[in-house]
Amino acid sequence: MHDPSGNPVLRNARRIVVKVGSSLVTNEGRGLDAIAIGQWCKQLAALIKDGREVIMVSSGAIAEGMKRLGWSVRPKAIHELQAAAAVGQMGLVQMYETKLRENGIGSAQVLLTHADLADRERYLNARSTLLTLLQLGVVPVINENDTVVNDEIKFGDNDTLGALVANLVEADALIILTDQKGLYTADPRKDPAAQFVHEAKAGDTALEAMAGGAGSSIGRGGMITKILAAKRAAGSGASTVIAWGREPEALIRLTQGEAIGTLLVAQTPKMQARKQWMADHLQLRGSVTVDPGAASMVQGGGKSLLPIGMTGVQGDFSRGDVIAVKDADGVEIARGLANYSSAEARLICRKVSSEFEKLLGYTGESEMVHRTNLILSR
Ligand SMILES: Nc1ncnc2c1ncn2[C@@H]1O[C@H](COP(=O)(O)OP(=O)(O)O)[C@@H](O)[C@H]1O
Ligand SMILES: N[C@@H](CCC(=O)OP(=O)(O)O)C(=O)O
Repeated sequence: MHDPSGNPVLRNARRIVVKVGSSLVTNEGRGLDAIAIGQWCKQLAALIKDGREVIMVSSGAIAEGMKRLGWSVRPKAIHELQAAAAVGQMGLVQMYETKLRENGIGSAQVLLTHADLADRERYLNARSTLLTLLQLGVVPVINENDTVVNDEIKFGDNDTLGALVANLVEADALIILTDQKGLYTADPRKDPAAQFVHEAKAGDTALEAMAGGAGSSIGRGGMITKILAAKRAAGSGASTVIAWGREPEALIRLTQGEAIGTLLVAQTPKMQARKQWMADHLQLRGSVTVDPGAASMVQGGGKSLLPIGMTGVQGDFSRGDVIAVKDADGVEIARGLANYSSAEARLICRKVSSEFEKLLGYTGESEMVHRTNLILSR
């Protein structure tokens, strides 16, 4: 299956999530690795200049915080880990900000929890913010919001966070940079006979048997969380590459199609995956009826649904809920995530966006359902 001439998956990827682990970011816990972070930021800037959109998911807050607090042993108490993360996060984002700015690129700190992405409204808010940052050419630098999470809701590892972010923004690819060249048939730290895996199907359960836990005291998840992250990312159509973070120009070479690292290919195309995801995860909460002009824009034109085209609102729904879009005959033509609650939708029905502030008291999105959150029913 391995094609040494390169991989088109990464070459064609427009929206990419890059995840780097604690051991790489902090030089195995010795402190923030300014040179390595500088190298990744330089490459991120080059990818943006090449017309791609990139998000950085970076671990390292706890490891850096421990160093700053003078702790040589990782504490067991969750509140101490949270305190260390809060201290270390300062240095982490400062470093990304500096290095990206040196390359002419802006950055933004985004701290997320699992609960944020499970909540419909927060999910939509996080998605809108990230997509806006990408449009602005700014690199979101994401970490887990360690201050507010406890053991149960903690991601525990940022591989999962990277995959959830890839799902959230419907990335084309997730690149996980780590301290190994990729996946081996067994943990290479323990088994010198382990063979390198060049390419496999994301979600293939045979991979889970090959992957072990973290090999160092700094990293948390090990290879198993990376394999599971690839499976999760594939759920929204993103393929994953696991590669060595110190491989020179790894991000550039990958996006030029060079076959480095382990490629875990998503089996379902993005659009189909999104449709499936909506069907599996979300319950229909209500609907809006639209006039023939809006119906044809949505159906034929691939356009967003604007409130001006709505003729009625049915049911009781909140921002972030899934609603059906129905034509004048009451036939469902699409489903999507509502930007406004049913009460707000009733106020802005048939209105142009310049009137929203007067009617709602604030200016939100100009669309009722953005085209990227809209799936045609037929
Ligand atoms: N099958 C495998 N192939 C490669 N590495 C593996 C495998 N199983 C376990 N590992 C271990 O996973 C480690 C990487 O995970 P981790 O330490 O959590 O890194 P990170 O901080 O980058 O997330 C490697 O150093 C390696 O020891
Ligand atoms: N939020 C934590 C990351 C958790 C973690 O250890 O992740 P990873 O090193 O990617 O396995 C931190 O910044 O320290």
